[in-house]
Amino acid sequence: MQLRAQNIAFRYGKEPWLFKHVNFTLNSGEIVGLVGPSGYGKTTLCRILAGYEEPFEGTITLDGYPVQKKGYHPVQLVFQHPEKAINPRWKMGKILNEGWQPSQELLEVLGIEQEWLTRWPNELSGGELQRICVARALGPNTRFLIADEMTTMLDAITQAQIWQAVMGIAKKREMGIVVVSHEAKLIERLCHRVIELNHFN
Ligand SMILES: Nc1ncnc2c1ncn2[C@@H]1O[C@H](COP(=O)(O)OP(=O)(O)OP(=O)(O)O)[C@@H](O)[C@H]1O
Repeated sequence: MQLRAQNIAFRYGKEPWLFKHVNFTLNSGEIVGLVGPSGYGKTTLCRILAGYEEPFEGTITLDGYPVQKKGYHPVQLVFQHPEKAINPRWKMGKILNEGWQPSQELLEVLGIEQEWLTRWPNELSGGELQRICVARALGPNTRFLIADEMTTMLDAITQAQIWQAVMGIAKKREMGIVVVSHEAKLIERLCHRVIELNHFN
């Protein structure tokens, strides 16, 4: 499967263009870094890829077709702040099973403990919450994962555990991943190649 961004341009309201002419292709199984200075629009581009935002120009396609607006989105986004990605009034079990029901095996690979699922979000650490958000994003129909500073807030051990789990799953399922990070070493270690987001590319 191929995820393709063609001639993408975006700006917020009447603000100047954030980026224009963004073009890239991501194949199943590929791990690609997305880098660029702060404020150049990496998060915005991630949101466009995952269908949360419409580009002003250009198209996002999967195997040549626009992504269906209804149903489970095959491009899933996990971003830096798990506490902003969840409903604080839902218990963790409901949050985890929002889009699909992760297997016990997946929970174990991601180090998710059963006991967490009966708690409220504010009763979990950032790392524990992020593990749940990652599991939630890894439904069987996820073809591409967009990891926008996914482990930036976490300690080195938690970061390594989450990435090891995600990379193992990606390999097994031939999932493509976009890794957004300011950590050059992480990008170097994980990615097959790197896309640089420049103004107007
Ligand atoms: N909802 C919004 N409305 C208006 N401007 C926004 C909005 N969201 C982001 N911006 C602006 O758009 C620009 C790009 O933001 P974005 O978060 O996409 O950049 P980024 O490259 O991911 O930055 P960082 O590396 O710091 O996370 C910034 O100048 C930001 O202030």
